[in-house]
Amino acid sequence: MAASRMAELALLIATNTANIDTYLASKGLPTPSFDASQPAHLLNDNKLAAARRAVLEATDELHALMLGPIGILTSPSVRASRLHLLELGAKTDRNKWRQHNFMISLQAICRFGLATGFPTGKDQATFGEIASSSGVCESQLRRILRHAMTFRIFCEPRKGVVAHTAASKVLAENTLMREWIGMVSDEMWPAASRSKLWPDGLVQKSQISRQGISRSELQLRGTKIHQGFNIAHDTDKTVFDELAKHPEREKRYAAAMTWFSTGPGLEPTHVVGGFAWDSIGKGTIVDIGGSHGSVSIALAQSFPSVHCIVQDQADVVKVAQTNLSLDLATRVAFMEHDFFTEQPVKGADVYLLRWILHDWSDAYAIRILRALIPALKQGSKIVVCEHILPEPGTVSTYQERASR
Ligand SMILES: C[S@@+](CC[C@H](N)C(=O)[O-])C[C@H]1O[C@@H](n2cnc3c(N)ncnc32)[C@H](O)[C@@H]1O
Repeated sequence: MAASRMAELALLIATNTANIDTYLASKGLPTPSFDASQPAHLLNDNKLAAARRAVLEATDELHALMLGPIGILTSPSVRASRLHLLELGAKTDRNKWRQHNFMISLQAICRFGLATGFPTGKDQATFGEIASSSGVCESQLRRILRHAMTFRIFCEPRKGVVAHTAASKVLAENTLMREWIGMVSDEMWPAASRSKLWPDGLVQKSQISRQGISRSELQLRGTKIHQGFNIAHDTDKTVFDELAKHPEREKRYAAAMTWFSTGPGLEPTHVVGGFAWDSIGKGTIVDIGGSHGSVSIALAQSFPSVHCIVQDQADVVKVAQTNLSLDLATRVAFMEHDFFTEQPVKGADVYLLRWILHDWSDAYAIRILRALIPALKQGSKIVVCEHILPEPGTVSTYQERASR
């Protein structure tokens, strides 16, 4: 039986790593490590260039194979890893860092519907065909898609002809996933790129130049709110207030959350199994900031006696209500409520906060919790569902990176 691509790659990595090892040992040089004593240019020897490139390329491909199509589309580490490949071929420092643009092609694919831009019924299309169906100029489209192809999103089986890879096919077929990528690339990526470390509370003038904050940014964040999001999206509102002003963006955010909840370890089943919900009998659960209700729906399906009230912003609950199946309509209700104001549902058995507090700094989190106090009866529970950061060094760096 012919070796699989995975096995070929593993062999390439093993062979070339051994060659590098032998060469370094023969020169009396140290083996690569992350130690501060490691010489910065240890592997820059021309004699190592071919083996080093082979290892980097093979590990990149194997890594992408292990991620699978969804991992390729969602893993920032895949993109970051490209930096190293470029460094190898870099002639100037400028070349080295051109991977700052890694999200551009993915953003364009979602924004212009390129993954769904093939003529109906065809699984291949020319750049020109996709350009005319998406309304993007052909030369830009070609550049964008060829950039995406370097991440194994689309391929070019013949010059000028575009076909799906597993990753682009997922994008074409999964609407919620497209909403997630669109939301990440349009909302979160620009915000992340503008994030800075701010001193606690208000920025002191003396710290402005040290932190490289421009005058216009300073004017913008002349308010209490000064997150990357405010600068990137030119607003002094919080993320959710800003989204509420733009129903399409708010709807996309909610759809993205629904997709996110399908990821391994993030499914509502963990909430279902993580608390003794049957102990409340016919009681009431208030799902605060419950978005389109994926958690409440899972709870109502698993515990036929409980009643759930999903609270969220006005437009979010409006959309969610219309999508609720009839069989759950008597036990899952949606309610507009701003969680910074007093909780209107008094005496519920559980007030659930899944992935709410993590969006807010402590001062806001305290306000959200305080707003519950007037509603609590003896024995009411507040269930908080959040990712707990591992202690440094207790899990692999790879795992820890995602958490941090
Ligand atoms: C990270 S999402 C979590 C959604 C849901 N709990 C889940 O686990 O999938 C945060 C939610 O809080 C909602 N939200 C933000 N500000 C709010 C406010 N002031 N009052 C009520 N809901 C709010 C958002 O609309 C969004 O649905």
